[in-house]
Amino acid sequence: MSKTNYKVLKNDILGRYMVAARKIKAGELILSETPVLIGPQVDGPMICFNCCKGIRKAGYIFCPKCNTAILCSPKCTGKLHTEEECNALKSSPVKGEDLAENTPASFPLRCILLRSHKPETWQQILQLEPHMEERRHSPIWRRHQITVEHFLRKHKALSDEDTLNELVQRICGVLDVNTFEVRPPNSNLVVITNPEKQCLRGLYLNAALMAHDCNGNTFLSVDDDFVLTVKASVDIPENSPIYFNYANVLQGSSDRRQHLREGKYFDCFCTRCNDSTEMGSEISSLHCHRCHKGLIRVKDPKDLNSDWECSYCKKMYRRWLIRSIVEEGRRRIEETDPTNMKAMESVLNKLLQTFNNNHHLMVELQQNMIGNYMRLPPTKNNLTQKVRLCENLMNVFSKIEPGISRIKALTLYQLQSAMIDLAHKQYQDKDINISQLITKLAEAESKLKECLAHLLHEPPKSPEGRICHMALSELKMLRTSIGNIQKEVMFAEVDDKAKLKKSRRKVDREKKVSVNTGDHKEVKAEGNVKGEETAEGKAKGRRRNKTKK
Ligand SMILES: C[S@@+](CC[C@H](N)C(=O)[O-])C[C@H]1O[C@@H](n2cnc3c(N)ncnc32)[C@H](O)[C@@H]1O
Repeated sequence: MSKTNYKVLKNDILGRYMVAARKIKAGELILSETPVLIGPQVDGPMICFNCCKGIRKAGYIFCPKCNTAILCSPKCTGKLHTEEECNALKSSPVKGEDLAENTPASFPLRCILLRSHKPETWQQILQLEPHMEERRHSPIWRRHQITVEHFLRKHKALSDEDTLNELVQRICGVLDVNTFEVRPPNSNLVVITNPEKQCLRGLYLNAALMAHDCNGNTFLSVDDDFVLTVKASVDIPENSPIYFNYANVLQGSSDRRQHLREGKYFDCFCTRCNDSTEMGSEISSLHCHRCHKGLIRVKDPKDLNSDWECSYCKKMYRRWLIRSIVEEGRRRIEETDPTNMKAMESVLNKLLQTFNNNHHLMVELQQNMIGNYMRLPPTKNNLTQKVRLCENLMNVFSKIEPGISRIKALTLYQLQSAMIDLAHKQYQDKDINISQLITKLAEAESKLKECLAHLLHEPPKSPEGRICHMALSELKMLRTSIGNIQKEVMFAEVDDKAKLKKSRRKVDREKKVSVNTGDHKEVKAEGNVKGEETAEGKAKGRRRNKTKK
């Protein structure tokens, strides 16, 4: 992969980071790379060394060659347990039965094995940031010490020098700080909409150099072969940093900052974190219970311990109070049966008295409700609600995720499908006429096209790529359907005109009859025209008779 699009610089705050080597347009490819390693999350399940799918405790085998790698089945078609790794494991003192008993050690062990069979890659891994000092004495340090370091030492997989150099902690730090969340291959929509099911992490040496910004300017996708593609989500000017959002875009600033501090060891001061409205999205704002007019926002976003303030009456709210209100809201949502739509609507209405409509808790709840509407009967009421929720979410997403965005694509996909179903139902029930139906379908078509403008950047061999494929055929069908309805309208108009003409003739004939009984001059004149027609008719009749003879 040529590096003409970006260059790597270094400074005291970011360490190494990427900048655009030239202007990069939205949608342009920045880099594409295969992973050095794929492994489970720290708390993730046991996975197959070959295909990386999760495996149940009872249903695995060991690689027949090295007797150590854990595989999902003898027929597994994955390619990640390479011959080099197999040979390295063959000579490793750690055996499969030991690893199966202590799966958290398998990912660091596989990484350490690269030292012997991929020395160049190993050197690059050692250059990645492990944040050793920030992690020392922390719970995660102690955890890796027990589950990985003690285990590998016990099984004689570490030299004294490795122990002295704290090699295990260094490797665990590199993996925790630098890996990307990836999904198991051939994942479906359920996995897309449930990030907790994205249980794998991949180490990509080039992409790991992107610095973080909560308002990232890249769009990342990983296909079923774990190939990572980084594209610009918006135009990136020459020499500007290339940013990836390490945090969840749907979290409020305090949760994102906490995640970054605890997992990536820095405090974020990006434009979104420094703006109490979070780019106008108000995704963390609450209603003021004193004045009922203003929104409660963090007073000084640069101060991580700042109190909050009403934008209208300026009442101050302590930071801990806002935190506990949000926790209480979260608890109520978690306690609500996610399959019970009435209960969800009721908790939404209740929480909307405290939280602004765009608050991240409300966004999460509304996303779950949209998911539920997919399973409920498509009544006019359900479809109207679904359209309303999707439109509201689009309004939030357009503020916090400008440019090409997966979350916008998936919401637009839901939106257009509800719009189409609703328009047809309204037409069937005669709530709208045929030209209103065409207008509504055309509106849905434009949403579907907008959705495709995002989805077309997804790799074909990925869950979103498969949705893109479906959306393309749906667009074709929708266009045909709109065209057919337009033709129907045209034919109906022609038919109407013909009927009108026919009824005019009938009226004329009747008028003629009345003329014959001795009336109006005008009618007589018209009658003359008719007379000529009759004459022509007679002539035609004569011609027909001649031919017969
Ligand atoms: C995935 S690494 C990026 C590569 C790393 N800079 C290097 O030199 O290897 C993530 C680390 O980069 C630094 N970093 C990235 N974005 C940052 C930001 N916006 N502010 C401060 N530090 C940042 C932090 O140290 C973070 O833990």
